[in-house]
Amino acid sequence: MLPLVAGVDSSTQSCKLVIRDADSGALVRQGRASHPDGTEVDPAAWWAALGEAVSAAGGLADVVAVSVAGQQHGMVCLDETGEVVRPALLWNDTRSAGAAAELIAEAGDGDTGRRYWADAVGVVPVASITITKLRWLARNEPRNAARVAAVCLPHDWLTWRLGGAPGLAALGTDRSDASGTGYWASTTGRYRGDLLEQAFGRMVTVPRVLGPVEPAGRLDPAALMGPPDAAPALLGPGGGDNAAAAFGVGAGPGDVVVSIGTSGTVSGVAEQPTADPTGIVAGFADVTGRYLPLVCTLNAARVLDAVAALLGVGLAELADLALSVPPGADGLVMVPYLVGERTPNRPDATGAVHGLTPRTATPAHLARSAVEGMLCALADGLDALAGQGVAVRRVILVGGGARSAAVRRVAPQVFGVPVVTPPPGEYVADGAARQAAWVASGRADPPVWTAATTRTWEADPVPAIRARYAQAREHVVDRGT
Ligand SMILES: Nc1ncnc2c1ncn2[C@@H]1O[C@H](COP(=O)(O)OP(=O)(O)O)[C@@H](O)[C@H]1O
Ligand SMILES: O=C(CO)[C@@H](O)[C@H](O)COP(=O)(O)O
Repeated sequence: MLPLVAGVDSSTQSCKLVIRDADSGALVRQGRASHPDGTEVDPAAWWAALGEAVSAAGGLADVVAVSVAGQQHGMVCLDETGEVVRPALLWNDTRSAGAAAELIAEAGDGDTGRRYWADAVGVVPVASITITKLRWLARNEPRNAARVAAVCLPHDWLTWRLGGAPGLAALGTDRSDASGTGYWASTTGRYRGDLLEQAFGRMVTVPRVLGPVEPAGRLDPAALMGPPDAAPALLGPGGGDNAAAAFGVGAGPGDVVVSIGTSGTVSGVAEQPTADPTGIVAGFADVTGRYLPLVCTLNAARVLDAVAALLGVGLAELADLALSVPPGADGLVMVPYLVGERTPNRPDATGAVHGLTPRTATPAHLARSAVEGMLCALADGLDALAGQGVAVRRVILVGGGARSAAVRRVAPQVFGVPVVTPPPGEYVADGAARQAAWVASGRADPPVWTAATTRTWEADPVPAIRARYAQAREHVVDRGT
């Protein structure tokens, strides 16, 4: 029998699992299950969804290794017995925006504070970053805070559960996810316990940071439907979802991966760490021992979901409508800050539509403005990444939103570089599966899997789209209380 490996993507909206041939990477089976909505979620729901996805994929009895990738930054607090203290605050929960501002101010006024954090841990705190959530918990829920014995991230917790939850000392994570906490420095490969203590008031247990091919343990047959007689599969270190996607699509020099999921992300693999004091580019690590400078927006695929719902159409029809009007939507511009924004740091902002005239007041213009506005926010991220020295020769487009025909056609007009789409698939889960195969192989280099046939989308850049967006994005109002 061929050796099989499993990769998991426990993302914001769902859990996806792929089982692939360890040597060729051929897809053998897959499964998925939904996650609940909301920006705070009981991790038990992720565990239940993983169980459902595993069942749908026919179980894990025949796999030799499993790796879990997941949404970054979510704060999973555990008490001394390993029980979850409160629902996890997710990366897109903005309640800790004030805590982020406090932490920056404590490090120095304005630019000094931001520079301090960028140099210390590669990121300037915003509400998404785990350390700000710890500060929020300490200030707002002292009883829960007092119970916290350990803090970890979604992928760490799921991997630990797959290993049978063998005590807090067994918690593990990897460089890519550790680099999104705000208390681990990718430059030194060490925790900054002093920063965690400053934010939370005391030190707690944090997961051991595993190397790129260092096993996190073995699958506990009792944990999840593995038959007790099967040789227990190895557990890979896993990773943050964006780092897993970059590994899954095999991004190389000059490739920038743009993911359009719940979040919009723009990232590229780099040989050296970055430290951007503006906070726009997060200096994350990747899953191979290198780095993954990344820009993240809070408003991506769900902008299209919201506008499709508003217009009472499906996503395919929304794409048709968007493509039925010219680039620039005759001047209609959407600033897509529906849930507040992280890049730029406007946690309380709302969305806006500018340029309404009798001509542009049509469903098609609104559809086009949603696609263009969402992509313009990502194009700003592309510029910021280039500003950090990342080469941008082409964009590899992934995530649920990459399935939209309108997104594919408009993206090269807005980004100004060719856009490549692999066939629709689960590239985060694939990256996790490739890591699992690497861990199982015991080799120095990752397996080279057969590359999927890609399609390239090219179009003349339309700079006017971004110019008008740049004018519009300054004009939004904050949420009312
Ligand atoms: N054809 C499509 N057009 C536009 N959006 C799509 C399409 N198919 C899926 N999506 C969107 O993709 C999103 C889910 O993408 P995914 O990358 O799985 O998100 P996440 O990783 O954040 O859970 C949903 O908001 C869904 O509506
Ligand atoms: O916060 C970030 C990256 O910094 C997000 O990219 C999350 O990692 C969630 O990803 P999706 O579930 O939207 O793919």
